[in-house]
Amino acid sequence: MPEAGAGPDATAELIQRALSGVLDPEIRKPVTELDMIGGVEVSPEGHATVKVKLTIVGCPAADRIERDVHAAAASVPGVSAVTVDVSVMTPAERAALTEKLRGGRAARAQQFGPDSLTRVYAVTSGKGGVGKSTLTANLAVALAERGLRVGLVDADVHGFSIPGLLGLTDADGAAVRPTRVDDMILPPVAYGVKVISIGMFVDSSSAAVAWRGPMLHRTIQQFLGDVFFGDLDVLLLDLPPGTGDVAISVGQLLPQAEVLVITTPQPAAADVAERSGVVARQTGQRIVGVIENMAGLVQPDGSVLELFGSGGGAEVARRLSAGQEAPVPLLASVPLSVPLRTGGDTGAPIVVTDPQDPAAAAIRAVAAGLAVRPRDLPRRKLPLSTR
Ligand SMILES: Nc1ncnc2c1ncn2[C@@H]1O[C@H](COP(=O)(O)OP(=O)(O)OP(=O)(O)O)[C@@H](O)[C@H]1O
Repeated sequence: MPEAGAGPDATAELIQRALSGVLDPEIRKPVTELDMIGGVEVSPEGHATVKVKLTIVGCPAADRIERDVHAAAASVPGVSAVTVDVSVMTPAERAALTEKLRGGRAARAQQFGPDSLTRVYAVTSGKGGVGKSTLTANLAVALAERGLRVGLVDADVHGFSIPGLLGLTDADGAAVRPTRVDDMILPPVAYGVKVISIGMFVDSSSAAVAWRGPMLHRTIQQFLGDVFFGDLDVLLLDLPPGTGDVAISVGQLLPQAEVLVITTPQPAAADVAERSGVVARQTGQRIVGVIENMAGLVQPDGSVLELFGSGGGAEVARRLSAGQEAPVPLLASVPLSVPLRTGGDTGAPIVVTDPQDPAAAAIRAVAAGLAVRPRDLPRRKLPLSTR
């Protein structure tokens, strides 16, 4: 029964207020702000009926939204029973929602233009297999753990491993499919990170993507235009290794992106790693630092096994610093780590599951440094007039 003094209208208002704490798990905004609540009615006996309008038929988040709405309404004092009446938005309602989410931005327009306040980091490496994707995934999660709003674009066309690293796969190992609301793509969320990957658009996890440059360029463009990231503090891009078409497209589409170069301690890898940094610079991007991965592993007897030698990270940083005003720093040396590898295999990033592991600690330290970097304003045009 409603509390003494709280009539059905007052109870309905309290329910509305409680519903503002229910987030759409994909869009990450309150359902009340997304116009997903079609109405709340409360009978004199305290039976609440909440009308919920989902964005699309078969919305994968439907069960969760229904459950959360039910729980929020039931938590209001005076509510004796709850019915959640689920329907789907009309095309006009959906169009109004996508327009609202774009916040005035034209359909398909780039979200991370030069005036965007999002810091963009493109993660690159000279050669494959140096742990670029593993580090990128863990770095993204570590940044999200610090309370930042983080997006991650897996643009590694030949080795799209980010969905697997973050557990965004089905029982067969295939990447989950993002929800589409008209021409807007909602990125799946893992560990607080909004993720989009080329792997989410191919038929199987083993599919080979043999696309030429223009197709890759359009795909990156679509990721930056059609995927609803909302306001982000940080966007990370996992680039394919080397200096190919994707790196050039990202350089053109996101000239304000800063670049993180991943290399191993192997001195012989320094040349190729340096080249990937130099290409980024040619497209106007700044190199924020080098991360050395697969550094020495401490053995039970205290000795260090340097499987891949040592010094490669410092060498790449030294070479990339040559002729620059500000030296390029070596941001971290991430040791070889069995938990880092197994966490990647099982889709459970060690920055969450095993934060004390030395590799996790090194990655978290990089995240701590990146999280507090002031935004670079010089590249952005300030609306100043001298007249
Ligand atoms: N520090 C580390 N210790 C142990 N294993 C690691 C470490 N870093 C990465 N690995 C493992 O090395 C392999 C390659 O890593 P990953 O796929 O992240 O590399 P990559 O540079 O992104 O490769 P590519 O770009 O060619 O797809 C994976 O099996 C990963 O688990």
